[in-house]
Amino acid sequence: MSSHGTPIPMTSRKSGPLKGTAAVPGDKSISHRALIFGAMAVGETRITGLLEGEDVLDTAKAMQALGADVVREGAGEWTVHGVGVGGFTEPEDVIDCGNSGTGVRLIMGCVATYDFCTSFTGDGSLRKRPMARVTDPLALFGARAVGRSGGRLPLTLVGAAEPVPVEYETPVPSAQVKSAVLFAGLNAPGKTVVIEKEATRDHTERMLTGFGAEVVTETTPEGYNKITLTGRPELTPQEVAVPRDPSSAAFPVCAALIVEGSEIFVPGVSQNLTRNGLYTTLVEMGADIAFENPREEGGEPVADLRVKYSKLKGIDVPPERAASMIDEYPVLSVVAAFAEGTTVMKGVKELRVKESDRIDAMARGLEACGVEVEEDEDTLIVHGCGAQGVKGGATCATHIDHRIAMSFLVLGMAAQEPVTVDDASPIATSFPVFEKLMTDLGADVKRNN
Ligand SMILES: O=C(O)C1=C[C@@H](OP(=O)(O)O)[C@@H](O)[C@H](O)C1
Ligand SMILES: C=C(OP(=O)(O)O)C(=O)O
Repeated sequence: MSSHGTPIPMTSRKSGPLKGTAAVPGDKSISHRALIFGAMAVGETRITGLLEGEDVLDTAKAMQALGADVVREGAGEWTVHGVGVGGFTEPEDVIDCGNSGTGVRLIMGCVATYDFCTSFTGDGSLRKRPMARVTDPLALFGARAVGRSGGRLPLTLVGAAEPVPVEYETPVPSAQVKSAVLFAGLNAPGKTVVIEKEATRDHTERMLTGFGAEVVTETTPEGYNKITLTGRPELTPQEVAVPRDPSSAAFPVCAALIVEGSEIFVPGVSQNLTRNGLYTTLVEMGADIAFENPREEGGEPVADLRVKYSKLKGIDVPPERAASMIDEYPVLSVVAAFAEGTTVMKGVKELRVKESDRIDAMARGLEACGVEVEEDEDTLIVHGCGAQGVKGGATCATHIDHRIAMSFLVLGMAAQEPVTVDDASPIATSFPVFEKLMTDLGADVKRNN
């Protein structure tokens, strides 16, 4: 559980060229799912490269609380002795998912079709986030949720005693919602169907297939994704090699693009089309990124990136790309501040319900650093400072949000004056080695004393 009790202020300063290799940790989305599917398989799943960030560690504890045996064997190496689909047992205590929307929403899906009761809570950020988007479809299976107003945590889910399969069209583009429905469908008889208008990350579908479930993805005549899962499969344990996280890689990549003279190597970055929108966008802005040695790792298409400092121009980011780069908009808005011209990010209202309201958090921090921004409910526009450079020289509020913290620290590495974030402790949720990795590349970033 991440307490975020004592804030850790951190400051970054204009840095010399970033050089070397940025081997970022394992993918957060895949790490959560590896533990969960391992817990639902019969026998021993072995995981390597697991992200040992707080979000994922909270999911590991939750799987243990539901009856699986989850053991850390070494750095990033874990084994899970699963209980099989239908084998979870009622947890004795409240499940605390810390800062993790993915953790809580996926696990709600896991327990929704069990004849027992599970209570959930989280940190000050997670307790503000909407859960009805998950509890509404879970009610169709027969589960009942009682939470705070607006369906917020703490929340208790009474699982369905006799679950029925469900057909559900997701009202928001969300892999968490899609996954929660599919996870619930695992312990329901018959076929559960999820329809999504916009494709979201597909790790659940890929991994479920890998664990032996029958999952079929089709395109409807309207161009939507229709995913059909056959319930009550026996999942077979797997060896899961977690690939590196493209959302974490975004931070050293973007830092190298804006810190003059930089050239870095970032191995094994996902090229999964449902995850790589940032990289497409950066190339359109003029980024010098070479995609080398394309291959498969852990069932995902990956490539090694060679990234050089680049003069960038602002662009319009197509709204239909949003789902494939949803967690990368904060750091993209930093890169946009250094570009020549305006970057328009439309179709991004989901950013308002992440760990913080990320449109608001970025807009306020960028303004404090001397960058002109515009926003509306669904849009963020950044007017790049170009050749004039970004002033910096501000303390930015991170609102218990790791991506906001890392984004402003990246900004400070190339700004004229140092940038402080009021609390860098949330970085440990997804990228616990951020400070060391960036320092090793040559960035000037450290905790304040
Ligand atoms: O399914 C997942 O692993 C995730 C889905 C996304 O959230 P939404 O489903 O809310 O878009 C993303 O922002 C999050 O970091 C991870
Ligand atoms: C939105 C994020 O995560 P989650 O929803 O799991 O808290 C994120 O990591 O940027």
